[in-house]
Amino acid sequence: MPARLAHDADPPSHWPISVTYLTKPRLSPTFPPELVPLLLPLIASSGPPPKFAPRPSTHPSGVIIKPITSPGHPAVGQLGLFAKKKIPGGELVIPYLGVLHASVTPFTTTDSGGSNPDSHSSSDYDLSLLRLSAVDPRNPFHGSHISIGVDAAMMGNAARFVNDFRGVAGAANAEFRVGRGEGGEMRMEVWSLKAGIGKGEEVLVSYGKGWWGARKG
Ligand SMILES: C[S@@+](CC[C@H](N)C(=O)[O-])C[C@H]1O[C@@H](n2cnc3c(N)ncnc32)[C@H](O)[C@@H]1O
Repeated sequence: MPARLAHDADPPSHWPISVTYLTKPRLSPTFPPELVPLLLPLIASSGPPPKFAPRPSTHPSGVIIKPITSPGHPAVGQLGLFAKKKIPGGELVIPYLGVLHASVTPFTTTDSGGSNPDSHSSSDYDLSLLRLSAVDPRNPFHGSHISIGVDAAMMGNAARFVNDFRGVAGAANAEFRVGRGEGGEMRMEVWSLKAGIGKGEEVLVSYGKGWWGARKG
């Protein structure tokens, strides 16, 4: 019998059996402790050191995970995220939860700064959260590039089912934005765009041309 996954809570319907359901972001076991303060709000130097203590966010009532059955949809047979009721423009639709991971890449004079040996770089569920150059004063690893991402491939919430608009609709109705959870931690979020999202419509973002360019055969 397969081992039960350590879900944070009961997953919403259509949740895949092999993915752990999260209500809070998790730090990868290899996340360097020196980088944790970068995820937290700045505090007065006299105050206690900030802690990574995200608060749970439950599945929003306004969205539902659904199998894509329309034969014309480029992700037919997969899952998508849909609005259960009209979502006005400029609203937080859902936080994007996953595993927070970091890569620290030594900068050399022959390095353009673009290399990323991170094992998450091939994940289709990985979003970049923060990048710091080797000379950024906030960078505790001077001489190395820092890249922090959130990967929902193995663990996440319903935001991992947001598809790209290409081939589905004329434009995106939502976007990824950097925000903060109630515990103050930096996180990625899905926000509705100005026109809002109609009842029953699929929540669609743009993954960006770079995302698709990196996946062309
Ligand atoms: C973050 S996942 C989105 C959720 C995915 N549909 C699922 O069921 O897990 C990204 C993957 O969804 C699919 N996808 C999303 N938008 C697409 C689009 N516009 N055209 C084709 N495939 C798409 C691709 O397989 C892509 O690798």
